[in-house]
Amino acid sequence: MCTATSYAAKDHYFGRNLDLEFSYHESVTITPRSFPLAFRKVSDLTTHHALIGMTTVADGYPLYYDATNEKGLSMAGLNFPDNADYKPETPGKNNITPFEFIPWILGQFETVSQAREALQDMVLVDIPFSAEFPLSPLHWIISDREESVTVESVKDGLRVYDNPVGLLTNNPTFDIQLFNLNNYASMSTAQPENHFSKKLQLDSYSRGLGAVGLPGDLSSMSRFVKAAFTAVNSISGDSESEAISQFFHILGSVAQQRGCVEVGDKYEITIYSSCCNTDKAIYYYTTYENSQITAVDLHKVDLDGAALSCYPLVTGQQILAQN
Ligand SMILES: C[C@H](CCC(=O)NCCS(=O)(=O)O)[C@H]1CC[C@H]2[C@@H]3[C@H](O)C[C@@H]4C[C@H](O)CC[C@]4(C)[C@H]3C[C@H](O)[C@]12C
Repeated sequence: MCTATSYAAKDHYFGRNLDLEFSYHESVTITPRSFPLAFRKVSDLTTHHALIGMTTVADGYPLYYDATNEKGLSMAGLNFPDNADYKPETPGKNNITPFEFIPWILGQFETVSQAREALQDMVLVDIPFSAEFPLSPLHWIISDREESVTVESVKDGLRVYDNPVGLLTNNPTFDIQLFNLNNYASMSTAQPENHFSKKLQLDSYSRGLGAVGLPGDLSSMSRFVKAAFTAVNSISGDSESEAISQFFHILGSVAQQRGCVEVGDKYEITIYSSCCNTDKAIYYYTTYENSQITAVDLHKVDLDGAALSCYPLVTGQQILAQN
């Protein structure tokens, strides 16, 4: 399970939880403007916007999980098992493989509206990266400060949904996730009034009673509701410290603790949580065992260069001894 979200404070932030039972040895990777981005069925991008995000690098190619470009456009891929349906090559269309989708969009576009237009002529094709890295069943969120969309390639074609919550989890399809929020219209951050019955005296014996009934389990529909409630009601100050702290708390509301979600003989955990300041292109992350926030700044490398810069995740706990 995974959760991705977009959050606007003074700056705009975008990030995700990567929930899985194993790691692909991720690194934060910067792709500079002149790194040749090769595509299987469309023209290569020899120069493009610079990107920063989480990857596995295979055969020198950055396989992005989530990323932001130097213009602030961001994107993340999340599991979408049994629903993702990639197509055979279609003549006359831009045929993009799922592993190329993030660099193809972020390499060229600055806004969700430009990306939305490009999606009209694009097909997600069923070409795997390699035998070692087969096709992943994914759907995607694309965000800028103003708006987000969800992209799903399903049996009957490519669906692009406006995403007014700026949030994505996993199954079912996005239209159902959004519809399901209707069931939670009565959730509130305020203390409840007694609508149960005029004949009974009911007391507000605890804070937080306005959201009794908000799901707390780790299923993807429940995480969508819980994270939506937390994100849309979030308040933070203008400073970077306040905003990124709030962002990690939103993701923390749906994080996975080892032992709670069984997958065969393993357990799914939140391998990393990321938060990119999309205005400054600083990618912050924590890992399951490293609660200290680590930062990688896009603008600290030569963006006109041609070589990837990879930063393997700092995974061990960093403890500040106070005495
Ligand atoms: C599994 C990851 C998503 C996590 C998630 O949503 N888990 C929920 C599981 S479930 O619904 O509850 O079953 C996805 C996100 C990005 C994916 C990776 C990226 O797409 C980059 C490459 C793409 C290659 O085709 C496959 C390996 C891979 C390295 C992918 C492996 C895997 O599918 C990743 C890591």
